[in-house]
Amino acid sequence: MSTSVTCIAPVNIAIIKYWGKRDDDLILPINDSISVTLSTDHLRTKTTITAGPEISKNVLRLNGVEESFENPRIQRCLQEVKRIAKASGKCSKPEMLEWNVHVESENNFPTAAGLASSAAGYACFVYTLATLYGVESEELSGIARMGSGSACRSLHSGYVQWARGERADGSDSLAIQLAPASAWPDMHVLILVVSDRKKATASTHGMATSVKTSDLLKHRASVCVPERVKLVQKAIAEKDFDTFGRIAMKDSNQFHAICLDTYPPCFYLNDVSRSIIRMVDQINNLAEPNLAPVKVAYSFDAGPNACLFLLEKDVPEVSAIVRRVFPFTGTSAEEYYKGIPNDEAAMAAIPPTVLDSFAPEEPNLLRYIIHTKVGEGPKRVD
Ligand SMILES: Nc1ncnc2c1ncn2[C@@H]1O[C@H](COP(=O)(O)OP(=O)(O)OP(=O)(O)O)[C@@H](O)[C@H]1O
Ligand SMILES: C[C@@](O)(CCOP(=O)(O)OP(=O)(O)O)CC(=O)O
Repeated sequence: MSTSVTCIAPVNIAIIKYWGKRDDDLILPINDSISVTLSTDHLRTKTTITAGPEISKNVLRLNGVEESFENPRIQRCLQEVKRIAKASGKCSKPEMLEWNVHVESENNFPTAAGLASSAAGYACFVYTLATLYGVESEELSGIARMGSGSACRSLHSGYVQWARGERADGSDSLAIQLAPASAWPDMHVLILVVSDRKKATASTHGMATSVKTSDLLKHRASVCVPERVKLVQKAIAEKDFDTFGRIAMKDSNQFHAICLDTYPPCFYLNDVSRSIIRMVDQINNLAEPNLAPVKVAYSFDAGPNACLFLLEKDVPEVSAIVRRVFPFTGTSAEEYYKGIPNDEAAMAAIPPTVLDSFAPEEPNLLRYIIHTKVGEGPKRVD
């Protein structure tokens, strides 16, 4: 009789980016990173794993298409979860560990487009396997890390730090929670999807070239990141949005500067991304140029899509400005505005003098917008 388990796992977006490995095989980073786990209500990977004596070979299907199970990262995660399951002796059906598995995984957001699909994907794969085999272990974050570095952070809810670690075997390179999602409940996130196409340079390849060729990357890892990590930890503990947002933007900018400092360079931002950066800058300077606290902050992973962080009180104003700068002329508003519904009344109350100071771009530059919040870690859903 086969056994099946279905789980979901979240996306996480780094505030302090991971970019560069000190060990490519174990996936050990050259610097610490800090991320925010997003709600699975809106973005999630869902994975069903079935183990059975009748399954003749291991199969992995991603978004309905069969992928190679020979992928060393997938193999590694499977072996490691099985190893812990055997060692713990807690698997309710030990014979299951000898059976093949059928993995069916689906992302409800763009895959390989710079929205952390590998993070949610590998976190979900490892968590679902662990649930299937009855494993509960601190080591799961280290196993997810061997699937994709950023995946170790998706095993936790809220605000998460992945420690670089010192040991050569990677045993201290794990993710820990800094604060639960509930610690800062008014933190909201708007994802402006500029492109849902697969990016030209995969993160794994881009960061390997950066490690080989970028001098700026060395300075970032040794000087900038250690300082920023302390500041962001404090900003999260004190709910200091100004510092949180300012560092998020500076770190995103520095990551993309390293991409340009890489030879040959990798380009992840496009003209629309840069218009978003200008819009955010204008919003933050509306009240008192260069003096007002940050109201909204952007962060871009390895792709053109923007993740905007803002507090609940500013959502109507920022959403109205986004709507003004990036007009949408399509018919299906449900396909365009996803996630938490817009508060239309509050948006209508934004003074026209504020909106008029923003120049509209040409219509339909954004594919769609997802309004979400900080959220919980993986969970079983079947
Ligand atoms: N649900 C999933 N299950 C297993 N593997 C997945 C899943 N989703 C994505 N992946 C793997 O992750 C790869 C994409 O990773 P990549 O780092 O290139 O993009 P990304 O994670 O979307 O962007 P970024 O990490 O820069 O935010 C896919 O090609 C696939 O191999
Ligand atoms: C820009 C990033 O999103 C890069 C993520 O890289 P991956 O975790 O996808 O890379 P691999 O470890 O090679 O799988 C920054 C971040 O999430 O910290």
